Amino acid sequence: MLLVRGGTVVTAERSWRADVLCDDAGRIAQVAPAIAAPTGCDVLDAGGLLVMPGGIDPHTHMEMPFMGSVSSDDFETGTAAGVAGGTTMIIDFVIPQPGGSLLAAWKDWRAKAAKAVADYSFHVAVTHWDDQVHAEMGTLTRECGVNSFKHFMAYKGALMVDDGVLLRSIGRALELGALCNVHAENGDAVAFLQQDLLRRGLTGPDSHPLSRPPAVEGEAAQRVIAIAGLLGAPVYIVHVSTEDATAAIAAARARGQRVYGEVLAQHLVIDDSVYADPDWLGAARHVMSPPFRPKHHQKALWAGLASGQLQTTATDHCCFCAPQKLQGRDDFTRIPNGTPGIEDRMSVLWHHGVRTGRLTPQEFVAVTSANTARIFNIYPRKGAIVPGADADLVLWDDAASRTISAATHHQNVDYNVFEGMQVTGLARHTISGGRLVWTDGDLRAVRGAGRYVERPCFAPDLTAQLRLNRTSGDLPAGPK
Ligand SMILES: NC(=O)NCCC(=O)O
Ligand SMILES: [Zn+2]
Ligand SMILES: [Zn+2]
Repeated sequence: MLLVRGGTVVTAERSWRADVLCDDAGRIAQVAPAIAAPTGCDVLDAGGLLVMPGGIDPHTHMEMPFMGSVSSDDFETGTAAGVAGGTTMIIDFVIPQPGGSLLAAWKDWRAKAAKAVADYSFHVAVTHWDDQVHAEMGTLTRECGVNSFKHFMAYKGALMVDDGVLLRSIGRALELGALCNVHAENGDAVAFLQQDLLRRGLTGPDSHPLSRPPAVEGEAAQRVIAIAGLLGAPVYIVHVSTEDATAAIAAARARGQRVYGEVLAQHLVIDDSVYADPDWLGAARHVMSPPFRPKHHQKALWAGLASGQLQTTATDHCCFCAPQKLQGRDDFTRIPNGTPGIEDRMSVLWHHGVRTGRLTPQEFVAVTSANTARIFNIYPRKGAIVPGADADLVLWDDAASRTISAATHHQNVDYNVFEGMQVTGLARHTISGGRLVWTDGDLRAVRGAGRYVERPCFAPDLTAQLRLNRTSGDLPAGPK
């Protein structure tokens, strides 16, 4: 048993002075002003600290085969880096082989993730359509604890799906009570612009953002919102990076459509000037999709978070070291896309969000854990501090500062996109499943201690949407 004593509990709803007792099963047993320590119970002094739900990163790619490489953080090192930064759960992505079985891929990912030090769950990508996909979506939702499917509108010739697949998959997910996630970029436009840039001899990483201008994201966001709207389905758009996509989401929500938007910590604070770095590797290390944007987009993203139009923050943690990035030395389209971030999301959000007054501490909890838990239907097991919830907690020191650096981080990658950034607000202690896994700079992560988190279908929002579809009666029947 572990008693967290003397802290200020902060949830998405409120803050109050309370002790938190964690039981031996890894759950919260009691939350109350002055809990007497049971015999044999360890006591952790949280005086002066904020006690918040551990962060949930709903978008990571650990050891993912991608663009001829495999991302360098595996489930052990990546989740360990997460707990060092106060994140106690990830939702990673199962990517099936081209044309292959979703179920077989899910089993592969379960095996890879068995070494995780903190809890994990999976979205499963749909990258093609046939009867087997239709059937396996059913199996995954009914038997495997999967309630979300991922679609890439970009990466033509690899992961990209067309509108026909989107229609079928979003319709199928709706009838199963699952939510679809979408990477919204027009992949045909990207491929066209890439070829044009290469033909003109523009082969460097500074061409990457030119091949994916904001309109490419805005168009795809509007298109998938329209497709989901046709079906009466909710949709979750990952890594929203532009004011164009933010506006599309806000407009849809104003029309009464259930559309959710996720923002990456990286896009909130890093702009496209990184591609002007004369050092090839310096620029290539920032090649990710969507790319970093002109600064004014950041204002729209922060406003989206503060207003609730965008609900979650993530990192799309997808690490590639220098030799991997160098694969695209002569052709920017071959640079593996992705940046690290899991260890620093919470500090970056606190420093640039809460300390600046853009977000309240309650809103910080909402966008770093509670909203994700609600949208993906694991609330209040996760994202809350109530009896019965998993004892995943971060004890936050809002006065302490650190300088982010690859020299000190725990991520298995040779750079950090936030290098040199001074942040105030850090994880002093992290508790995962009732165990202290990070304390005062000491990482006590245990390989394999993380558990697979099953997520049931028919989240409250989805159920409400299905009821609305039935009662409004103005939607076409979903595709079979
Ligand atoms: N984001 C990125 O550049 N890499 C990971 C794959 C994806 O999410 O698009
Ligand atoms: Zn993506
Ligand atoms: Zn991603």
